Amino acid sequence: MEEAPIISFKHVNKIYSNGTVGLKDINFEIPQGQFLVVVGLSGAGKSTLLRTINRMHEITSGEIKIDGEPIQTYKGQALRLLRRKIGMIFQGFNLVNRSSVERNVLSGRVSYYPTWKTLCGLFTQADREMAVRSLQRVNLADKLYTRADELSGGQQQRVAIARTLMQEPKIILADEPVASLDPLTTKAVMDTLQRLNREDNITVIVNLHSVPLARQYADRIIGLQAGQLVYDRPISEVTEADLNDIYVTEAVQA
Ligand SMILES: Nc1ncnc2c1ncn2[C@@H]1O[C@H](COP(=O)(O)OP(=O)(O)OP(=O)(O)O)[C@@H](O)[C@H]1O
Repeated sequence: MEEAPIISFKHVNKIYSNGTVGLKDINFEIPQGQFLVVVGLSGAGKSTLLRTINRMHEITSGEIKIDGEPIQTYKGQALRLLRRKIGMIFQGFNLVNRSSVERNVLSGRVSYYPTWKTLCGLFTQADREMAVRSLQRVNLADKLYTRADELSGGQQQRVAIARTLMQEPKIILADEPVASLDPLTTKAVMDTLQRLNREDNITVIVNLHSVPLARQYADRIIGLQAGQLVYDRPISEVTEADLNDIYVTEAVQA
């Protein structure tokens, strides 16, 4: 069952310093526990949208609320707490390649520690056990001591997800998480995100280029076109033709 919105956008605009419009008057709400997929062609504003949610990008005007609170004025500790609650998964995994899987996963816990302790690698036994449990959740417990760059792309992305779990996030943002993966590993990564969404009620927002994947995993699909929200439907109402429209119209305009 859907609950109160965990994220809301009201009249959100983002104009980059060079004048490029990233987002244009975006309005929508996301209930806690939803699996939302954002589709749209390259340059439509998907990454921009995701990055405004954890303040990696600042908006130009409008209001974004997380858990009912406007986030734009957050500084210092409040911003750190916001970012702790929001995990982020990137297309390129962003692991430290020469470090072990364990160290990479433990680094997801840094926002719970003073910097000097993390620099010295002073993680507690409880956090080491948590790292093992996180790796179990992504079916990689046997890779604890393996170097990150010895894993396949799909395994590296699952390590990145395990690292995110160390934050105990309420929200996971995934920006093209499977763009560089083959179909089999794509399934493993998407299934993992779906399991965490269903079992832990984590709100998941994923940018995808693939329409079939969007249809397979989403509870709801929103479509962006030139920074505008042009489509917003629950999966039960999404048709192939709608999605083709989002892509074809834009391709013709481009
Ligand atoms: N740092 C930046 N400075 C200026 N313009 C930017 C910047 N980042 C993105 N843009 C522009 O903002 C628009 C939206 O880009 P964004 O990366 O959000 O799109 P996207 O839908 O995620 O595309 P892709 O699928 O290629 O990642 C594009 O026109 C892009 O060129």
